[in-house]
Amino acid sequence: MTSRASKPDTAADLKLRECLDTASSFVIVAGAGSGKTTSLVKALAHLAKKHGAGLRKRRQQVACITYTEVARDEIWHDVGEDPLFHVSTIHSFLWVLIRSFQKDIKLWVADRIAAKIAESQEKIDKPRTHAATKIKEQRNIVRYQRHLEALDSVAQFIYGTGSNYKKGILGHDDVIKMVPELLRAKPLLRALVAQGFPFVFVDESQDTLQEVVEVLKLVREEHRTRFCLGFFGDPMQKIYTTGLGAIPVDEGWVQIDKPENFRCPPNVLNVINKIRLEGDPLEQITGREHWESDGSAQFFILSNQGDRSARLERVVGWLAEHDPQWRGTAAGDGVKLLVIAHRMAANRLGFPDLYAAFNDNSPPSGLKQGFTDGTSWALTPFLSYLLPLLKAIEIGEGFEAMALLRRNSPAFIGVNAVERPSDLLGALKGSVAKLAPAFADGSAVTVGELLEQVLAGGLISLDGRWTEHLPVEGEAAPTEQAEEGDEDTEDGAEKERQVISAFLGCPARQLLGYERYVNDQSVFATQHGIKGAEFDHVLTILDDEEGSHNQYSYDKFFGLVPLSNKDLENINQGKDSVIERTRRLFYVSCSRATKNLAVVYFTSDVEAAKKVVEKRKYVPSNCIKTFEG
Ligand SMILES: Nc1ncnc2c1ncn2[C@@H]1O[C@H](COP(=O)(O)OP(=O)(O)OP(=O)(O)O)[C@@H](O)[C@H]1O
Repeated sequence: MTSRASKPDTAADLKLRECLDTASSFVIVAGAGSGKTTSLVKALAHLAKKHGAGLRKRRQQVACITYTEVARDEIWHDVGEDPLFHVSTIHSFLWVLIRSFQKDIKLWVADRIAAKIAESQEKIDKPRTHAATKIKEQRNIVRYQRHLEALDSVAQFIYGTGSNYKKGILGHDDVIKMVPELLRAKPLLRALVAQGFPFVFVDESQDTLQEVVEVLKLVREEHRTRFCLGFFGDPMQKIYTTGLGAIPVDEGWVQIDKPENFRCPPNVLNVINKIRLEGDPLEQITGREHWESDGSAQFFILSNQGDRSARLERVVGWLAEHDPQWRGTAAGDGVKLLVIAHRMAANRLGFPDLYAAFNDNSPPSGLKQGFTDGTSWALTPFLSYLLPLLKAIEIGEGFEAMALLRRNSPAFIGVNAVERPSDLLGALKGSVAKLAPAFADGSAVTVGELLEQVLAGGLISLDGRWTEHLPVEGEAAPTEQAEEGDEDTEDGAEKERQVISAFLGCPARQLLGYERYVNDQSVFATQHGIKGAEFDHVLTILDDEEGSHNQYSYDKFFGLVPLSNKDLENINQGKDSVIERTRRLFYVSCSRATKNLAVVYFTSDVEAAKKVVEKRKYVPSNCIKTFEG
C-alpha cells in the first residue's frame, strides 16, 4: 500500500473502521480535499489486514467503484494491485456482476429491442409527426426487427464501446441500464453480489446514477449482516447532470463527516468556503497544523472583448512578476489552466475545427456538453478505442493493443482466447497500419474518411446513432439517447446532423490535441476532467463565451446577467439550476489548488463584476485586479 494508506488517521477513519468491523453501511459526506479518497484507501488497507485472510478463503473480493479509469488506476496502484480488491469503474463492475448470466442478458436485449420498436411505432402513429421522421422510424423498425431475428445466433454477449446487438456487443448505455434492472428483478443475483463482494465502496458517489445507488441499497437491505456498502462523496462536487448528488442516509446507516481540508492552504480554503457557503452550510477547517505558506488567491477581472489569449498571457506574466509564490512558474510549468471547453485552449492545442464543429451554430446541448466532458457518443470510438490503440501500437504495447482489438473489433467477437488470435491479428494488420498515417503531421485524412477506413477494415463496429450519418450497412443497434435529449426533436435531429457532418469533415489528427485536452495532459484542463486531482498552481478561467454554454453561466452566477424564465422556473421548482451547476463547477476548479489560486473572469462589465466579487469577499480587495484604465 502506498502513502495514501499511511496518512495519519482522522476521527473519520476510526469511525469508518468500526463500520467495516461491524458490517455497518455508511455515507461519507465531506468537502473537497478532506481526504475522502485517502480514507477509502485506508479502509481498503484495514480490510486487507484484518479481514483479508477470511475473504480470500471464501473467494470473496472487496469492490471499489471509481468514476474514471484514471482514478481506478491510482487506487489499484495504492492497494498494491492486490487481487483481493476489485477496483473498477461502475460500468465494468456492473458488467462483471452480469456477464455470466448470458440467458438473462439475451432476454433483456430482446425486450429492449421490442420496446424500441414500440417507441418507433408510437412516433409513426402520432398525427403530428413529420413525414421524414415517419420514414426514418419505419427504417428503424426494419433494422430493429433484423436485430431481433439475429439474436438467436448470438452465442455470447460482450461489453464494448458502442452497442451492436446483432453482433452481441453491449455498450455503456446498455450496461448501466440493464444491470440495475436485472438486479432489481432477480433476488438470486442480489444474493450473489452480497456473497461475492461483501464490501462495496463507491467513490465520487455524488455523480453515481440514482438507479445504481438504489439497487445497491436494495442488496444491502436484504443482506444487512453480510454486506457493507459505503459511499464517499460531496454533493457540491457533482458535475454531471446524471449524478444523484447527496446520498440519502437511511435509517440504520452511519453518516461520517470529515470537516478538515488537507489540500488547500488558508487563503485558498477561504475562497472555496465562501463559494460553498452560498450553496450549503458546510464550512471546512484546515486539516494541517502548519502550512509552509498560506498560499495565495487572487481574482483578475478582464474584459471579454478582443483578444482573450493576450489578456490571459498578461495575467500569467503579472503573476510571475509580482507574486513570489508564482515565480518560476509559467503555463506548462506546474500551472494548470482550468476552463470549461474553451476556444482558446482549442486553438492552442490544435483542434479549432473540432471545437467549432461541436460549439458553433447552436448545436444540440447534449452533443456540446458531451464534447466538453469527453463523453459524447460521437467521440467515444476515438477516445476509448482508436486513439488508445494507436498509442499502444506506437509504444509497442502489443498486449494492450490486442486487448483493445479483442474488446472492440467485430472480427474478434465469438473468438475465444485460444482460437487463432494471431491469424486474426494478421488479417487486421493492414487496417491497423493505416491508423498512424491518418494522424501523422500534415495528414489531411478526415474523421469521416478514417471511420470509413476502420469500418471497412473490420476494426470497429459503431453504435446505432451513426447510421444517420455514415453508411453503416445494417449494423446498428438501438441505443439510448437520453442524455443528449434534444436530438430527439425534429430541429434537434437536424442540428445533430449538422454537428456530425462538420465533425466528419474535420482533420482526424485534431483528435490528438483534443484527447490531450480532455484527458488533462495539457496545461489546459477541463473543469470536468480534474475530478479528484490536485495541482500546485491553479488558474481557473471563468468565461461564458457569449453565453454559448447554457448549462453554466458565470455572468448569471455573479448576477450580471438576468436569469431566464426557465432558470427561474427551475429554481422555483427546486430543480437543479444554472446557478447551482456553475457554483459546483467553480468550487471543484478552485479546490484543486495545493498552493496558489488565480481566478480569471472574462466579462462584459468589468466594473460591475469587480463590485460583486468584492462584495462576496472571496479575497481582500487588494487581491482583485482589473488591468483596466
Ligand atoms: N489524514 C490526512 N492527513 C494528511 N493529509 C491528508 C490526509 N488525508 C488526505 N490528505 C491529503 O489531502 C489531499 C486530498 O486528499 P484526497 O484526494 O483523498 O481528498 P478528497 O476528499 O478525495 O478530495 P476531492 O473530493 O477534492 O477530490 C491529498 O494531498 C492527501 O494526500
